[in-house]
Amino acid sequence: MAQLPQEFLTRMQEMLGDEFDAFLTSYDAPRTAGLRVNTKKCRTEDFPPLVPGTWKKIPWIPNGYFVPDGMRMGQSPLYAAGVFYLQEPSAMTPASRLPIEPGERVLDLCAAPGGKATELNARLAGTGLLVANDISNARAKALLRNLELFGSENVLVTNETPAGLADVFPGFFDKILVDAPCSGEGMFRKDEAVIGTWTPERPDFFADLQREITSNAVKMLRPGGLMMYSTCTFAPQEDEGTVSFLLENFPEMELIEMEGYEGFSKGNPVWGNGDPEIEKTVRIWPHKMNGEGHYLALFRKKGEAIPYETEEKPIEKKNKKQKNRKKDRGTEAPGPSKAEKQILSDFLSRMTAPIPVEELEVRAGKVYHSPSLPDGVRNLHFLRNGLYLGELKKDRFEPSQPFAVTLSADKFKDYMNLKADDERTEKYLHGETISVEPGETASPSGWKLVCVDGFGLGWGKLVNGTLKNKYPVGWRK
Ligand SMILES: C[S@@+](CC[C@H](N)C(=O)[O-])C[C@H]1O[C@@H](n2cnc3c(N)ncnc32)[C@H](O)[C@@H]1O
Repeated sequence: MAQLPQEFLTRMQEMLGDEFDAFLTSYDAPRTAGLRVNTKKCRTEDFPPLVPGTWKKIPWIPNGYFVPDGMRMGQSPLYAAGVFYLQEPSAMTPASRLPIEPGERVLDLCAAPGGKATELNARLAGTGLLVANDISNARAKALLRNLELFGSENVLVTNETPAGLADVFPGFFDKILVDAPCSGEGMFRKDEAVIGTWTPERPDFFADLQREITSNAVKMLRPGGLMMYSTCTFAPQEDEGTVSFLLENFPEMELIEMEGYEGFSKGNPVWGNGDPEIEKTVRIWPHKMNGEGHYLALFRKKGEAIPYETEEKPIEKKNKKQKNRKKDRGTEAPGPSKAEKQILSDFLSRMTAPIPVEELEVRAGKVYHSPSLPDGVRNLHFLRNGLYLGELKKDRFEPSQPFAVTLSADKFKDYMNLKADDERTEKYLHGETISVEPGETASPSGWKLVCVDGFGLGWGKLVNGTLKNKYPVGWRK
């Protein structure tokens, strides 16, 4: 373990007193590895039989397991099929403690690379809307990839400032997660490089940023809505300090209790403004739990939600830069033509519950199934709106990789199902062609959904007993 900064150690000793030695000793323990099952694809209890090993549940995460020592789960074909996400256990906690109901509008404001957005989207199970945002364009691309891999459908992936989003979505969301940028003191064991970036000034810098981000988040929450604030740091000004700022400046916000666990510790009012309500917040300490460390605060906006149908429409956002953007970005996208509808419905009829072609949009030959969004949203800087299904080329349709991973052998009739340990699975993931025995597919030629243990992995095109590999280069092993 690299040397921890002296200023950090001095402050932690002041904060922890008698517990400081146990806290320090926790840095000698190996980091804890976990995985979270994608419940949109697989029931939690159905996961262990898929991968032989000694699986132990993470007791406070409904769909979490500790990864057995030595198991390289990132290499598993089920990872490539989006069946699980690798995440350390305490980082799973904020999303698990934000209640999500099907059909809700959910915002993950600082979402990249998607460790929590993938869980929020899985819990929406294809209903409602998840807006997943990150201010960094490069990180938003990684976020999009992880959401695609998870088979996310009703999702808008944006690359905006929190203020830019708040202009368009005032009072819009039922649930908001702010997993804030922070000084990352809870990452020191997992990633020693973070130690090198830490300076004594970092906590104050991030505390200011967190106040700005959460102030915009509050504007976007509906009355009666819930907002989870979380960090992976121990610095009081970023944790109880930011919570105190919110309580003082937004009287409409109140703290509420979240579902507990015996290992959770209470937030300390003394580390904030002394408000006893701060005890409702949660600290996860590495010396008390099998995780790296996190802070969580669950807020409720007072009042009752107005039904969606009667609420005012969000304001259309237009600034100078956006006014100059291509005209069609501000208008509704066109549906498919009659001929395109025919091509698409021929392909989609192979789904057991086909997406209605009337719900599809076509932009420059690319076909999308997008959630309905308020006016003005198309002027935001976004990377993806809904599910990208594929491309129309002359008289044919080429299905996309993100579409494949939303599917499974029970959702698409023309599939080729491989076992995880079939050597053809590895070959497929490396981009090689694979041989197909008679009877392994429903029909002898054409597009096949390649599955591993029943989960969609990608596409292939069957010609004379050989499956041409359509797994995209950028996704290959
Ligand atoms: C702790 S990370 C989020 C991790 C993510 N929630 C996950 O579970 O994978 C914080 C994120 O906030 C983003 N960020 C930094 N400043 C921001 C700002 N002013 N507004 C919104 N996001 C910001 C960073 O790019 C970073 O991706």
